[in-house]
Amino acid sequence: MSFLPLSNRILSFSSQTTVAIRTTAKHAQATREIHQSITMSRKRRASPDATHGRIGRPVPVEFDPWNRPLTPQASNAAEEWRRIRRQIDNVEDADLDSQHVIRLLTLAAEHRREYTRLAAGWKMLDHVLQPKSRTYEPLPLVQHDFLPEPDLYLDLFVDPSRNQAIKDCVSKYQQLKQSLDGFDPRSGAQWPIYELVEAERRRREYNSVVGSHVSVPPHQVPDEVSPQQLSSNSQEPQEPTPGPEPVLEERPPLCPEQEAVVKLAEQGRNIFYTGSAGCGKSTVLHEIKRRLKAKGKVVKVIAPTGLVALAINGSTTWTFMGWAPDFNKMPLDKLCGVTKANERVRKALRRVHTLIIDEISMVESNFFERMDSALRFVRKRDPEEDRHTGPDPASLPFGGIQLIVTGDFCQLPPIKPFKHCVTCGFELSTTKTCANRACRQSQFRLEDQFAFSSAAWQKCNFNYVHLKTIHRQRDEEFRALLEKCRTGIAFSQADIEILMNHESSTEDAVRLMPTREEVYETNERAFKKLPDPEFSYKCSDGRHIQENHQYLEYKYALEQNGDDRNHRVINFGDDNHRFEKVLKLKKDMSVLLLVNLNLREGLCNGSQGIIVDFESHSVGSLMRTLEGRPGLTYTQKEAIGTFASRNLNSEEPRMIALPVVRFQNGIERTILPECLVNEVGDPAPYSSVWRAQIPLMAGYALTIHKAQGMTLERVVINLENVFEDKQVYVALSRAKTLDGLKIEGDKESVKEVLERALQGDLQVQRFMEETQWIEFE
Ligand SMILES: Nc1ncnc2c1ncn2[C@@H]1O[C@H](COP(=O)(O)OP(=O)(O)OP(=O)(O)O)[C@@H](O)[C@H]1O
Repeated sequence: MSFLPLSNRILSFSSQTTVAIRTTAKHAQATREIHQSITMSRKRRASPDATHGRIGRPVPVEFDPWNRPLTPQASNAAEEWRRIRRQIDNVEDADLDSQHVIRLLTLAAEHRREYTRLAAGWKMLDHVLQPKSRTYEPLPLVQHDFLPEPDLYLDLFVDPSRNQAIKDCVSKYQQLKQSLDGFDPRSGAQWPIYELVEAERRRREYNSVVGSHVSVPPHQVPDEVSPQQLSSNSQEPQEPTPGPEPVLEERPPLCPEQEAVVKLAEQGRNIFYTGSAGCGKSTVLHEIKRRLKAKGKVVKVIAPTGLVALAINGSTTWTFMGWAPDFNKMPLDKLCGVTKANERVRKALRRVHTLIIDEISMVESNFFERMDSALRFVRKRDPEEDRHTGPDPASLPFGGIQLIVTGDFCQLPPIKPFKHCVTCGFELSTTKTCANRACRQSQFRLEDQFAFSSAAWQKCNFNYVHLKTIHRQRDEEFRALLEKCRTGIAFSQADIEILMNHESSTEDAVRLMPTREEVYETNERAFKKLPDPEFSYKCSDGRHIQENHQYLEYKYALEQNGDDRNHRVINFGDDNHRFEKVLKLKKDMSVLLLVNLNLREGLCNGSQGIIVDFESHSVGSLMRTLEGRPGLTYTQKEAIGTFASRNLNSEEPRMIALPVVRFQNGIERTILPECLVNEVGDPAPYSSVWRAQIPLMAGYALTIHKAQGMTLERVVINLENVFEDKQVYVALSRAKTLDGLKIEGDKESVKEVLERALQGDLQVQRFMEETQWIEFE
């Protein structure tokens, strides 16, 4: 790879890299343009008359995507670029004029036989080549469906006077990098400016957390550069009216018993904490993570399913261990060996201080056991790497990692447990017997499916905490019924009567259903009945994969969404993401809020409401509003900007229609787009993947699985098709009050389902009874 000066920036270019152009453009036109150029050059190559591999052959360009001549600075930059290209590639006739760098890059890529890897990522850094644009309104990152993510950005900073903020920022960043770890221009040159700033912010956070020896003088650290700064000569009149209120994800203050759990975690104890649905397990989890990270601990949060993992900004148990589903078939010793042999996984596992496992009820005991064995094996003391004394981690449960486990064994159990023998990996028969004669492990009993039945669990020496205060429900009668359902105490006839026949006000309630098909049909049917026009919002997905996380390239690939060539999304696995890929909204539609907007006002994840209107907001005012949103990173702002530009309802002026929702508590809010970022990969600094979308979903129906973790004001439950008895408790416990709950369906069959659900797990009951819970004052 070579590094070449261009204009005021350092650029990198190589036949090994994919190429992106990041500059301003009428992006859609320009994208078509480059696509066309590439297609044509491919055709030429395929033709017998073609001059194979010849460089600089002019590619017909029918229109100028920018519709205006380049500024003198741009021409200079282009000229320089051409000179460089000539130097490198001996280009004869790269006829570079105002027909642009696009063509040159296309040709360059062609010459290098790179065009199949050529990525065109169009990003607007405001104002460059667009004198008329006065506000920061990033254009969508449009990428060709046949191309991977770019790993090289070409920036044309054509007007230094107008780009002073950017230049300052870059130079500060470069100074800082130099002072940190020796200057490597690649890292600076390849990242878009926002990523630089964001990376720096993270680095600062990270350094302060891990107590790095590197101290960064504050004046060298680029402060976040506001989009307005980037368009310092913005002349768009400031709108007198403020934009809609910013969204801020909130968490409630902890109650004393919750605080006590966090304190135990801070003391480094292994903890299992549980409690009924709604006692704040997830709330505590987030707080533990936050506080331990602040102490410089490497904290990993994992969950058995992708859905939960995304919700807690963690990874799945599988990903954490570096295991694929097929690994189930491996004998234990081989599994340990394979885990250790994976350099990336090995390093990541050896680095962890604290592991938090959520939804432990869904982790099969065999899996828990195999995790323990593999972690002990991988973390075994290596005299070359470990200088500290003390017991060998291999002799400690989970290799000496502080283990914090949470969930509720009365909620959903492992999915299809005991498919394989824990020791030899042989597939178990329907009677859960291991057919491998050489294996001493013979029989598995369904009642041993939960993690607490494993030998590893017994060795963990947990501090057991049972949270008692339920925050979701306040009504005592309802709490008592739920507790019966949770612990398997039989409902009396009177209880069933209360559940089935109580007074309820569930108009506009969401329906919880066991299967996705039912949910889809219900939502579609209700949506189609609404007479008003439809507003459709395409999500904006993005990712930043660190250089050393190349294994994530494939996993989080941006792929074409359905037939829509211009919409690229990340597959978060089986539609697991909280936010829709394409959200369709209409006036009078019933919706659910998917973020904590304002807890004091009761607007939280799961709040229900009706869309009463759509308001047109200028993208400029939206972006200015985001400026005031605390904690929002540049990546998020940029993604939201991209989202807004992708979903304009008028081009000139650039406006987006935002839904106004009246929530069931009477509060009305304009709902702004939100961007959820997930940190992925190891080691730090982490890669990230994100999705920006309006944080709403159709509120007519949702699956019980998806409702897990939600608090619902009004809910109608259809229990007729439950395929897992514990879905009953999960579904019932989403409601806040009896008044907001209605159970639908044929009375006799529902009664049967309720009774069956109550049979509960004797093992769980025994475990809960026999455990010595810590009592707090
Ligand atoms: N200390 C608290 N004060 C007020 N509200 C709280 C407190 N702790 C949690 N909550 C609220 O109670 C609701 C349930 O909390 P949370 O989701 O953390 O419970 P959970 O035990 O994880 O529930 P589930 O088992 O159903 O997933 C949330 O709306 C949360 O904001």
